Amino acid sequence: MAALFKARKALAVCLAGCRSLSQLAELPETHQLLRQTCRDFANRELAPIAARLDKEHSYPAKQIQDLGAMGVMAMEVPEELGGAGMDYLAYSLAMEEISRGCASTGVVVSVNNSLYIGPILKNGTEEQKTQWITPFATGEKVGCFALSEPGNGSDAGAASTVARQDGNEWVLNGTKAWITNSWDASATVGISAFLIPMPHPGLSLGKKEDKLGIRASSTANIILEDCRVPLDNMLGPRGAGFKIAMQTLDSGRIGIAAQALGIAQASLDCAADYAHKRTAFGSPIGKLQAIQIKLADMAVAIESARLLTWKAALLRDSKKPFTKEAAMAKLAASEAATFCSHQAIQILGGMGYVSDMPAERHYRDARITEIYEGTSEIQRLVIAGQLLKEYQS
Ligand SMILES: Cc1cc2nc3c(=O)[nH]c(=O)nc-3n(C[C@H](O)[C@H](O)[C@H](O)COP(=O)(O)OP(=O)(O)OC[C@H]3O[C@@H](n4cnc5c(N)ncnc54)[C@H](O)[C@@H]3O)c2cc1C
Repeated sequence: MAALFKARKALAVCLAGCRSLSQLAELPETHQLLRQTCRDFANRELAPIAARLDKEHSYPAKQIQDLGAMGVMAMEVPEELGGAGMDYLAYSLAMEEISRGCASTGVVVSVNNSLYIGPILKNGTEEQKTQWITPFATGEKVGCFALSEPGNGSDAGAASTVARQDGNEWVLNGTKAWITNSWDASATVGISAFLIPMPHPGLSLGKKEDKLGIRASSTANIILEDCRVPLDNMLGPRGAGFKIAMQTLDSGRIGIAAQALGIAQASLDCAADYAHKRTAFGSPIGKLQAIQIKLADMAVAIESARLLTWKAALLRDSKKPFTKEAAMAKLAASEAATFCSHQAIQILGGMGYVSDMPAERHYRDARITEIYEGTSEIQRLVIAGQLLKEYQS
């Protein structure tokens, strides 16, 4: 644990400069240090247990607390509120490295940082920030974000959950679907937007979904039946919930892009290593051009998606518009993840198809990145919408 605190102190030095897109070519030293620290942690603490967590559907409680001690559970939160006080580029780097070791741990980190803490940091009062962020910066508690419903996912504006004011309380009724972290969470943000502690009277959880991938993170319905919260638990002004949710997703998509990059990179790591070791027709398969072409295409897909992801993060850090770039990053990185994990299985042959090797888990984990926080179809709509606006002016 002492080493983790030391690492956190070193990481806190992070942050000077790096506002210019020219720095996409080479990360500042501070960010390189952060990246290496997270890579070492993922190699040492996550990669060796990722298969077991996946198989047992078990939440990585200790590893999340260790990441909290490193500042990774609240990357953008100022130090006085208990966070690491870093920028979004730093967050993207950490997310990629963590997800390279374990994509389930990656999504827990991402939901806590971007979807739960993000909107509170941006829209919360000082009291709300102290109450709802600080205890969630350590990794002891994690939050979730409840937007989707059984009847609507992509069409988030069609939500049917209702809030009624009764004296000095809000009374909430409705069902939120697919909520990541729900079984492990201590609070949730949900539109209009409301802050609800968990557990809480009137709030219950549906069954844990039995998922294709990211199986160590929990996903379930959150059912609200006359769930009462004080008026002070509304985040932002009345009626602003949808806007807050859409802004939250813009930022969240950068985190999911980074998660997808981690999965894609892990697939390439696995495939390239195997290509050296596996012999066919008298030499390593890495000498075959058919294999080399696959590896080259994987590397190009990853590197281009990574540059898009860093660009979106840098634009956000520079307080410039980044909606289009975040959607581009998420689209490119998630498609890179599904492409690379597919190719990795092909390079491994039969060994790619069994759980002795991580390739099949990467393939399963990659798939969700094209679905949550906006499907690939929705990312294309967002990109085209922004693009057409640019041509109008
Ligand atoms: C494991 C997991 C974790 C999740 N975590 C969370 C969470 O923490 N919080 C949360 O709020 N939600 C979460 N979700 C929900 C997720 O964001 C939605 O599943 C996603 O937005 C898609 O919504 P849907 O499933 O209702 O699909 P639908 O919206 O019904 O879409 C079905 C298909 O139609 C396509 N489609 C829909 N509208 C259009 C359109 N206008 N143009 C073109 N194609 C369209 C979609 O792209 C998709 O291919 C999670 C989902 C999963 C599976």
